[in-house]
Amino acid sequence: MSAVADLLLSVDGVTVDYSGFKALDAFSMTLNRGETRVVIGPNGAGKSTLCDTIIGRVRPSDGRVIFRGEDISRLPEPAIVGRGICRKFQAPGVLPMLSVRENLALAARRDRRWWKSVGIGIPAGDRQVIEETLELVGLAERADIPGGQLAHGEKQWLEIGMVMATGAELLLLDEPTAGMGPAETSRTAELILGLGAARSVLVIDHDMSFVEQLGAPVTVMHQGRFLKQGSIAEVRADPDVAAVYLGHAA
Ligand SMILES: Nc1ncnc2c1ncn2[C@@H]1O[C@H](COP(=O)(O)OP(=O)(O)OP(=O)(O)O)[C@@H](O)[C@H]1O
Repeated sequence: MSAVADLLLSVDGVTVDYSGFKALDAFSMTLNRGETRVVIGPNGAGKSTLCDTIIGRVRPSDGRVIFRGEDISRLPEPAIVGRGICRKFQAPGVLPMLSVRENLALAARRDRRWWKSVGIGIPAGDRQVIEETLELVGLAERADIPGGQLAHGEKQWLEIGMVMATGAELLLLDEPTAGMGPAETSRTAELILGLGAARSVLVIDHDMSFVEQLGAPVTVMHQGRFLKQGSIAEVRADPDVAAVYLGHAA
């Protein structure tokens, strides 16, 4: 496959302007099909704004977001989701009264009205996706308990599963290890690494041990701008990165 055919997402010179303050400042990055990428940067670097812009929640004042060759930067959020991008927020969005399986069923359906998922049963076409996802996120044994009874880490895994069950090709995971201990963090890294080549994943996280476990290329942002890109070792060794981020975190 050529480099162009491999390209899934291109963020091209994107600026997001909040009354003169540039949360993103001519920021560019690309992501290939099947690639996992971690985006790091100090507080306020623009990481969440990047996700907001890709998913269509925030409109760039300049630049473009190209997904599968199409400029999506002026599309409304539902149209972008419909094209195959799904975002997991930092706080889990699991519906507490629905079972784990029903939460996945809701995510897998194109018709997102929850009563359609729980009232008339799960369509046969979705069942296989749901059972496979339950196995992948390690919640098969917990499938019938209400989502609200899951532990914090399990809720995060369920929500990663929900993002997967949508069938989206690009998953945006905003701090998937928020509030997790080391064992849960390791499990989350395994889960993301097990997603396979059919998905591309953009992960935002502050936890450097998690970033190391992922072993994925890292893009560093600072003040809305692209700073560096490389392996975690290269990024760690970079004096500019140390100055703006790792130096403070160490
Ligand atoms: N709606 C808004 N109006 C004005 N400024 C905003 C708005 N949203 C974000 N900002 C500012 O834009 C900058 C980038 O914010 P963003 O949340 O994208 O950073 P971040 O890298 O995700 O930070 P953190 O790691 O703390 O979550 C911050 O200075 C923030 O205060």
